[in-house]
Amino acid sequence: MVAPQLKNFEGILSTDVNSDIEWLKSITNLPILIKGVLTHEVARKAVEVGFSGIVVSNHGGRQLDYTPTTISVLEKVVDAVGGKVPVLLDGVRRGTDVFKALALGAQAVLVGRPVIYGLAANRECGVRRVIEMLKDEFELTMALCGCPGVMDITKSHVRTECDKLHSML
Ligand SMILES: Cc1cc2nc3c(=O)[nH]c(=O)nc-3n(C[C@H](O)[C@H](O)[C@H](O)COP(=O)(O)O)c2cc1C
Repeated sequence: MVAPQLKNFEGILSTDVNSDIEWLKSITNLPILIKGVLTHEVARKAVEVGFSGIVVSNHGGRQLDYTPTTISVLEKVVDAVGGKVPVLLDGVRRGTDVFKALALGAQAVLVGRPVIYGLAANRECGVRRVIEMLKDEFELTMALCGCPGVMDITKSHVRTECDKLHSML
């Protein structure tokens, strides 16, 4: 797939990503991560220009309907990054989602709305409960998949669309 060209941003966004990231690095010692990555082309470019990490995200699908789900593009992004920088994934709802993300090569996941829902439902206790639920579900998934530690979670524990297609050939 070819990365889309943003015609409507021509002349507004800087065309020199390298100088933008250099400027950002000059004003902070913090690692600079890029969020909203959904294609392997963008991921590869992000590594090339010096981002310290990649967040695979469609911003919760709140901007544009029919953007791909984060989990569906994760494997390709991870392959493109080739372990050069950490890849994080957002949009998780369950412990099984966390397991799948790690199996497909994410280093960590980010949790947005679930903790907000917990906060709205029962303030601090609600947030704690949401995090506990995710942790419990994740640990149960690990146990049922025979993984004593996080490092034992591998791609062989999940079946992707690509695997399904290969098995039909
Ligand atoms: C109320 C709200 C405000 C958000 N504001 C931003 C924002 O300013 N910048 C951004 O990159 N993402 C923003 N997001 C997207 C989240 O960072 C996250 O990518 C998205 O919600 C998916 O994660 P979730 O499904 O766990 O919520 C916002 C999400 C919500 C719900």
